[in-house]
Amino acid sequence: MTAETSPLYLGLDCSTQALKAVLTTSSLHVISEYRVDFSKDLPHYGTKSGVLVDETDGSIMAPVKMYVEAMDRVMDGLKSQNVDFSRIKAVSGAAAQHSIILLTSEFTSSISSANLEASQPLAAQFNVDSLLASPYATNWQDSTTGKQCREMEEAVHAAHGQQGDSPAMTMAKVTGSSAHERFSGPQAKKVFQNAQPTWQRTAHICLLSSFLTTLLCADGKVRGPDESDASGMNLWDLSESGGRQWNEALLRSVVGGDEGEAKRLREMLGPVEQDPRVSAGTIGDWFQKRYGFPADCQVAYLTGDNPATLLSFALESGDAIVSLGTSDTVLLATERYQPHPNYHVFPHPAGDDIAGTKRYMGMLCYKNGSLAREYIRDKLPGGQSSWESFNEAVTTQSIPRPGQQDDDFTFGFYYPKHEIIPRGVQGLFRVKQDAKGNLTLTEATGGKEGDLDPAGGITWSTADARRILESQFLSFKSRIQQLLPEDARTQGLKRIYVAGGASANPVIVQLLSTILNGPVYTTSDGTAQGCAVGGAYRAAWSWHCLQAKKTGAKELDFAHFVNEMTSHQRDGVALSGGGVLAQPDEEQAKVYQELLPSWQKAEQMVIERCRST
Ligand SMILES: Nc1ncnc2c1ncn2[C@@H]1O[C@H](COP(=O)(O)OP(=O)(O)O)[C@@H](O)[C@H]1O
Ligand SMILES: O=C(CO)[C@@H](O)[C@H](O)COP(=O)(O)O
Repeated sequence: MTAETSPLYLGLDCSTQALKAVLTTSSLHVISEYRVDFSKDLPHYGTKSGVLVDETDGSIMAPVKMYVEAMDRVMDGLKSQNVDFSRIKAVSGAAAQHSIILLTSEFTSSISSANLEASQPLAAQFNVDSLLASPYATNWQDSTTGKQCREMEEAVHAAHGQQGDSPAMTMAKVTGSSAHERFSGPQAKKVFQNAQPTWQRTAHICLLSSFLTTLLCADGKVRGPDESDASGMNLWDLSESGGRQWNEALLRSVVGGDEGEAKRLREMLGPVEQDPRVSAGTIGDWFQKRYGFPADCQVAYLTGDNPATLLSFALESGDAIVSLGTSDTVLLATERYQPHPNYHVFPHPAGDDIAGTKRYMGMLCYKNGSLAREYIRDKLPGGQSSWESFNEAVTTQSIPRPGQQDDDFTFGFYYPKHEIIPRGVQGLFRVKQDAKGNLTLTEATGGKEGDLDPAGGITWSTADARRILESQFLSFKSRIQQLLPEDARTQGLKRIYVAGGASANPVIVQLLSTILNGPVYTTSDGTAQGCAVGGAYRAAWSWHCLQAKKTGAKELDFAHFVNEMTSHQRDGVALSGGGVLAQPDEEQAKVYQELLPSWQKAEQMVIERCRST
């Protein structure tokens, strides 16, 4: 096969702020990238950082049609780069987790080859009023479903609780996570309780990932979710006794105990695809005619953006991924299903290994990631709201030392948004440590987002740049241990892989390396687009599995497939051998290790302060 005719694979990533696409060759080398920023490139939807906020109750959402138009723009963008669509053999990708999209029964007939006109963009044919029961997708940053979370935890605890377990622990044992406001089950329950007309018009409930899978197939059939992403719903039972299916007690809880409505909900959710090798179908006629995709181009089920990021790195025991996107997440691969309310466990997006060993992904997720860093960047005195001035502020500030008496020896805690870890904290806080190690909470603002920066309240200092990074990364350090396999706990992290927008910042990456005390790597392609790359790998793997089935050849496990494709064709550089971006500063790493216990105490003071207000 010549380079001009060899297959290409397309990976999409529809995350909070942008739809991104990467195109890889069959040696999984990225040859094209394209990005549509929701707020900048599609300003007519009125979003800020990709979302809308309802001022009446603080709900956070995103217009569904914006995602559809972004799909048009991304495809047009690839076309403008002269991409040869006829070589694309498979497409897959990822989307921000937990979002739900409510489709009416008209969706299937309209989004089909019979009714889509190839001369028109998708968005021009996407009638929001008739196709959607709600024009908005829920967004993971929403935190208005605390009541629904408590009710669902009580319901699952009543059905499955074991002595000594809290309702949150029971929910974690059953679904892999305690109830979270952003998860799809509590969000669906809120619709059922507060918006009955919307609920009654709903015929299908999609995740953003399964909505995009459905759109790419555009054949009049709604696809159910991929299992890894379905596990971010608080509805899918992962426990050994539950047998990986929708949990009846939780379905009923969503619909107020009504058995008939629970049955309808099961149908609305559709079947979960548990085999990540399986193709959802071929790409829709509309895509074939408009862009020239081949008729046999496969659509592999899209998954969540975090699971897809995991796919872009070949992790070994003791390795972790830190994704610095809109959210900050820490991801690990594990063979243990050991759920706990402090973190999330999802099925591994590449499924069980070829010998049938179960595999999972462990995750910590922080809401105050990049947007909180931007918030501080824009507050720095004398700063120019640029990452260059933020970096300068970080590098000119010396690191705090235990026992230091300096006025500047202060920890900062920055939660412009209602945080997930620690749960529910919001506001900005400073905690000072004196030479004897005594801690005092010196400044606190918060409660509501508008209260964060009251006139005459917080005095901003250039030290805040370094403090926010220290605080975010000390939080990872303090919580990562519980996710690590036992053998890796004593040795610490072997490798840290980074992805997401902020991973392009060398100063941020250097401090991450020092605080976590491990070398930081990037993907072998050096792209920050971890999940789009993971999506392209998944597409290529799914294509390989389909060909193996057809020819009777041996099907390779995901990791073997990726290593085989990359190492054969790229001078022995295996996936896990992506470039080293930073090595820890050993002296400073020791200081941060010593500081950790005081930082943990300071964080506890902030948690208590938030609970008491
Ligand atoms: N040089 C940089 N330094 C720090 N942060 C950056 C830099 N470049 C981009 N970012 C951050 O990356 C974020 C977007 O990350 P991205 O992974 O694209 O988001 P998502 O996938 O969630 O839509 C922006 O909010 C921005 O703050
Ligand atoms: O809620 C979560 C994970 O549980 C978030 O991580 C979303 O999946 C959005 O991710 P990014 O846009 O930050 O990649």
